[in-house]
Amino acid sequence: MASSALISDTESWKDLRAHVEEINKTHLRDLMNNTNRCQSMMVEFDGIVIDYSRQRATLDTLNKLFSLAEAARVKEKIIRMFNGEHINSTENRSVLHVALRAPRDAVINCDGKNVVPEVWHVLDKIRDFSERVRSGAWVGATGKTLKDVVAVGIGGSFLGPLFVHTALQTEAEARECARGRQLRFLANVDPIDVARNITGLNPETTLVVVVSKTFTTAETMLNARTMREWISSALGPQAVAKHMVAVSTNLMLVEQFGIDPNNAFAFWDWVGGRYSVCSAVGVLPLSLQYGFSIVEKFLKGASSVDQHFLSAPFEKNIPVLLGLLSVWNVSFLGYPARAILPYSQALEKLAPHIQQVSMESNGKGVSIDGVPLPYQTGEIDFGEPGTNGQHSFYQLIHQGRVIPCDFIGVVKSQQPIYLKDEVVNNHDELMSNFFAQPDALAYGKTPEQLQKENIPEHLVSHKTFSGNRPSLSILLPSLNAYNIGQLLAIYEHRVAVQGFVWCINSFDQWGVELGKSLATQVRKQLHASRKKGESVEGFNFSTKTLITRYLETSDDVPSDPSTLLPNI
Ligand SMILES: O=P(O)(O)OC[C@H]1O[C@](O)(CO)[C@@H](O)[C@@H]1O
Repeated sequence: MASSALISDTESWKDLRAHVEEINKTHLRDLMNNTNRCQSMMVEFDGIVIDYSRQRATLDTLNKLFSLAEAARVKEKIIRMFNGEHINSTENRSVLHVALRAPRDAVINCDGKNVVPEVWHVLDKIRDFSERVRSGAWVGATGKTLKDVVAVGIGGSFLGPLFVHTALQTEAEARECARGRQLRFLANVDPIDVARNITGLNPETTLVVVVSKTFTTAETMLNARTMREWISSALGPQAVAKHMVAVSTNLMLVEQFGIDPNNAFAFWDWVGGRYSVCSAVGVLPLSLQYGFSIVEKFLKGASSVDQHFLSAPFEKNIPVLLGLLSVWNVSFLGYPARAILPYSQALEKLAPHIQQVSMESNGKGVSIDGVPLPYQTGEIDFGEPGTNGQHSFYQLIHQGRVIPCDFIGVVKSQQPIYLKDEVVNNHDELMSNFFAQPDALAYGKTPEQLQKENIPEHLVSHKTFSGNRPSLSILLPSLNAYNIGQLLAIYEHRVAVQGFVWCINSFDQWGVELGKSLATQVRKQLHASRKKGESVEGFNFSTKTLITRYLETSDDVPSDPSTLLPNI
């Protein structure tokens, strides 16, 4: 395919379009009867089992998707990514989050230089710093050990670390290593988030980690200034040096903010914000909480999937298979959404993290060459842990709209409970639902089955389940740091594969800029109105009316604002 041609003009794309008609003739319950097909649709790697037999696809569909991948030059794009080429062309950057978890002796070049030594230089610095904080060798301004950490950051500087932290919290080894310590995340500029995060914390024993790739994000910088005020009003301005550190690519701004550059942990512009959890963005706060050796296992799990993604043939390549099937669901079967349904409470922050990874990456309107696309890209991701979701939105998934689902189950629970009088243990109860839901969606229940059960005629249509609803099942052996790293990398690379097929740039995010710049205009207006009494000008009728109402009815700014920090 020539670089300017659209993927939707290729024979492979047209072939898949035509193939939909054939698939529409078959119900999933019939496809599930073909054992050979189902056997071929199970793939295993490094302890993880993926079963995609409940996708509305045949082996023929898969072959056609492989042809599409060839037409979109997916293999070549994967290699270009690992080779450090500037595949993020609109920002002229490499996309090398895989280098963040590469072994110490690996060689990954970016602009003619092996970046792995500098990655490990920062990792070693994190190991050293986190050990000093955890052991009490590094103490706060009043000589006390820093046992609590508040990580200030938003978007990619928040969601990935929050996901991993939430997943590790109840894992036995990690939990032991975190004993007596707390890790909190301050993301929202909403003062309520500040209040909630500092409640119960003592500035004397708190370390604030400001995490921002750019060190310019308005919300993060205001929260960082608020936390600086919290520290210095309690302990004096000199305490900032002991109580605040930073993670950023912009060390000059870190220094201007007043954080000693020696206490800054670098990363690089070849790490996208939403792909940064394996950089100091995640590794520093997580190492402070759990110790570096736990986090190193997480990096190893991600690295294992990176190697698989780079080298496994497409027929066995988990991120490639999942990415292609997502394209099939979105672009050909016309399902715009995807539900991420982990049957593990520890994975409750997986969906919010993948929302950003997927939707900020693939929600684009033009091709990588800037050509408006005649097809939709990206998908609407949402999710909740099972079984909670079953009692919330599953009604719609079973009898309303068709939403392809990712079911994620774990063989060994982090916290098994066995009650002596129960028939099954708690984890078996959870997993019974994990195994049942995909079949309920695939098979459904016919009016004939209901009639055999003597369901009253007037209820038959209400109790009918059409079935034929696609899902895939991901079974992890357990949920330790290593497996969490594997899961993260599977989703990251799957998103990349989708973007490679759709021929978009999955690594920029221009769509977040317009709202930010309009907020700057409003911010200036609020300032001018409050300080100089200027009337609201330069907005449309609606916005002007709402801002005026806000200014007229909100509380006055107090004369000594800093005394109003939430009181702990
Ligand atoms: O780490 P930073 O530079 O503060 O950016 C935070 C987030 O803001 C965005 O740029 C846009 O929301 C994300 O891509 C990024 O993860």
